[in-house]
Amino acid sequence: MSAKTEKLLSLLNGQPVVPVLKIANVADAVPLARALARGGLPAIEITLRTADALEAIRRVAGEVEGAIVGAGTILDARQFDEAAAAGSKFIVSPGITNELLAAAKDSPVPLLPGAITPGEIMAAREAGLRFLKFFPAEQSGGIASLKAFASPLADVKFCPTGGITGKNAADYLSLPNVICVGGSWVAPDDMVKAGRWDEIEALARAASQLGR
Ligand SMILES: O=C(O)C(=O)C[C@H](O)[C@H](O)COP(=O)(O)O
Repeated sequence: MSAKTEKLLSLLNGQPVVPVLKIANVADAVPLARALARGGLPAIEITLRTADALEAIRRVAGEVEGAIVGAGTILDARQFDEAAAAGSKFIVSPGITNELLAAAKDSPVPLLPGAITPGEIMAAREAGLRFLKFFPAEQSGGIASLKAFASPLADVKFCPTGGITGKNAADYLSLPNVICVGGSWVAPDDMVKAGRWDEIEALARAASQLGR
């Protein structure tokens, strides 16, 4: 396992669920990250799908003690560099490209790229990666696919993301080649919009116990 993969795993520190967040209003970022951390999910992924995402990452990195903020939906090298400069501790992408792999190689910030086919997984392996996002998980064969990878691609571990909820997360987490899952269910848009931080903390607390 490469030093950067080890760094990423130590950042996640056994956390079974990584919240995937879409921050529509930058003022929500800090209270949301605090609620998730209080609930036992300090490692979070803020997706670059909103205009305020980089500022949200900056604020969480600067203001929320104990939070481990990563950036998600990173599509190219420019976004990789911007997200790293904003204070992201790790970078998540939906897929894998040569440009992203090159950006990651030049950076101390670890990359968790998405892969779905054996060929993509093998390309990531050739680049030295042994821990990948399996995206979109439910839509791409889910648990059955991951079980099928376990033997031929035995040294690769996954963070399935996409369609994971409190109902199916424990089944994914029971697979030997799954380290954690990603999902948006712990921070529903309506709860974030209404500032229902206590309810989000409770969702996080339940998620933090999954697979244990
Ligand atoms: O943008 C990315 O990089 C993503 O990872 C997409 C996420 O996987 C989904 O937004 C989370 O999926 P759900 O939990 O099904 O809502």
